[in-house]
Amino acid sequence: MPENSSPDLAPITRHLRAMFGSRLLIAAVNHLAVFEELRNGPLSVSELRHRLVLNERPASVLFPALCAMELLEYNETGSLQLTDLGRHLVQGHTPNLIGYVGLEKDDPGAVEMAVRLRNDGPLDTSQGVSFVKDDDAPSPMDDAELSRMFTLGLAGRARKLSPIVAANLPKSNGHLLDVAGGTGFYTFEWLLLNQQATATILDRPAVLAVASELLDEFSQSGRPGAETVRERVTFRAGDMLTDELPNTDILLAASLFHDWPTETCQMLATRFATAIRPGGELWVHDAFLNDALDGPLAVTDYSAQLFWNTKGRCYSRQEYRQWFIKAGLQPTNENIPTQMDYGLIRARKL
Ligand SMILES: C[S@@+](CC[C@H](N)C(=O)[O-])C[C@H]1O[C@@H](n2cnc3c(N)ncnc32)[C@H](O)[C@@H]1O
Repeated sequence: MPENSSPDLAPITRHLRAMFGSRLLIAAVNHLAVFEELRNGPLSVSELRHRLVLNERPASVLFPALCAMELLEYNETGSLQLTDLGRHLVQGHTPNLIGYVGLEKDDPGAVEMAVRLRNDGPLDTSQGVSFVKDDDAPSPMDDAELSRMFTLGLAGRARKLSPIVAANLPKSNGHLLDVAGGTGFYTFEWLLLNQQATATILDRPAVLAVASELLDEFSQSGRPGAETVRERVTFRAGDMLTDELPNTDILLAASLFHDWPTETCQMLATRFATAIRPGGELWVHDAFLNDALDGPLAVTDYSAQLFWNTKGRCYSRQEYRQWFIKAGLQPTNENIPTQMDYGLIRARKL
């Protein structure tokens, strides 16, 4: 069966990511007492953040998740309030499930989630953060063994999603810049569909060594045109946060923004806009929160996973579109679902 017609693997990733959502729930009920703060009525997001002493990132992970779980909701003025379900997590409400949820309160994952919510990340980041290379600490993506482990860990997801993404990207004889391209599969598949086109995969050198091995395998797959892909790919070792980016017609940012905090996302959008030629396009493949920041559950669970593992979280399409507009790009309203709860959005450079 061709890979495009094989099943969406979302049930697997949803069950995986649900673990992080469960940790948020237990931390909210038994460690942060979120529901007690709301027992007397709605609070604005900033007031609730203030009372819980939460930074913007953990609040933007936790509150949408509790909305997606149908425990909180936004009222007509945009404040957060308890739902009928959520009231069953308040002391004094009979019956309530605080004690029942609390049977899991010492679970190490839940305890650590509470720590990370309060601290906006793990207490010790001296060994770096997965998938992140910046100036704060040595990056696991620059360590031969760790970067191989992380990159190969993403290979199955990329093999599955890349033919779908490639089929939705523009047909072109021009150039694709795959920033933070990881395994390279998104580029390889796109070059197969665009036999005159060229591409650059930009990532850390240790990651590109793995991508090059995967390209050897891809080139020898016997698929029509696969043998020409290597001569049309440039591997560019660099730092997307600081190095000049090559000019391009199409720039792909796949599972990239979600590793970074909001300010870095804005900075990256601006850098990407500079690299794109007039008439070119920025494409983002990622999982998006609802613009109302209240779900969907699969993505709030994923956001919790990213909060745990990286410096980022999931963002809404509206958040992305605001970065694009500030970067001088013109976003479109399209939303192209792919699989595993991901989708594509794009912005044009006029
Ligand atoms: C979550 S992975 C996504 C890989 C690929 N786009 C995909 O969807 O499978 C993030 C990638 O960003 C790369 N990365 C992190 N910081 C970087 C930096 N400062 N410059 C270039 N690449 C970076 C990592 O090495 C990693 O390959």
